[in-house]
Amino acid sequence: MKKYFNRLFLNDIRKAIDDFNMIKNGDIVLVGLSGGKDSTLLLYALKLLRDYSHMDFKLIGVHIDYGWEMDFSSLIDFCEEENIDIHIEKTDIAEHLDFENGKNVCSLCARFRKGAMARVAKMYNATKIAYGHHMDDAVETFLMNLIYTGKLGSFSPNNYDKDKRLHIIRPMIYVKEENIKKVVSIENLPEIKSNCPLNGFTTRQEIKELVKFLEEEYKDIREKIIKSLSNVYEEGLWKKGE
Ligand SMILES: Nc1ncnc2c1ncn2[C@@H]1O[C@H](COP(=O)(O)OP(=O)(O)OP(=O)(O)O)[C@@H](O)[C@H]1O
Repeated sequence: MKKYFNRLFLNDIRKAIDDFNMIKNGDIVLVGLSGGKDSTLLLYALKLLRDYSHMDFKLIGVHIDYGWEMDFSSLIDFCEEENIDIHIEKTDIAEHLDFENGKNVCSLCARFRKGAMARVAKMYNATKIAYGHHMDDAVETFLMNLIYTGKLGSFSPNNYDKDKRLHIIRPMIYVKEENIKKVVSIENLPEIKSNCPLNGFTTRQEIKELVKFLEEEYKDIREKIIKSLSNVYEEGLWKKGE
């Protein structure tokens, strides 16, 4: 395995798995694959960790096909070369989304996708679903919650869904997006362009600009926000009615 892998992403993933007890021996882990760079790198990284460590778990890449006719052949070929199982779940989600009218298209689409993932998880008796969210996603979600809804917090690194009896894990929360881009480009990992009509026109894009702006003055703002999520000053949180 190449040495720079550790520096650019594997050490961060090992630390996140360790900090939040994400994977244990015997787990059946599904990796949600969008076709984008983040989830493809996550699948590759977990395969490397499994093959080059004492960790012993089953790994399956799962893409929920919305019905937008994306060409997944390069990712399927990659999985075959790397000896990774992949499952493509065909759905008609696209038909149920109203792009002309709908303000909540993204959240509705995500809800349908989660339902489809849960069905696939049942099929494989999976114990964990892993998503490709990285450090920048966590920072942006933190700021979006604060700015748009007045809520403190980001998504959880390891969340247990009691009803579905599934852990939702995000092993790349300490990996910077710039490092993901580097590895995907150097290693020539497959990247499939999404056919979603809303691609790139989201509020997340606005927040990315805000983070860039903040970084000009406060260089380590992303690291600081990530650190703050596990460095909670309890007395500083206002609990009404106590
Ligand atoms: N169609 C899909 N099928 C399965 N999992 C998906 C799908 N789309 C997204 N995911 C999972 O949800 C995560 C977050 O989704 P999001 O749409 O923000 O990802 P993205 O930035 O478009 O793609 P990626 O994170 O893979 O580069 C992805 O990292 C991936 O793990």
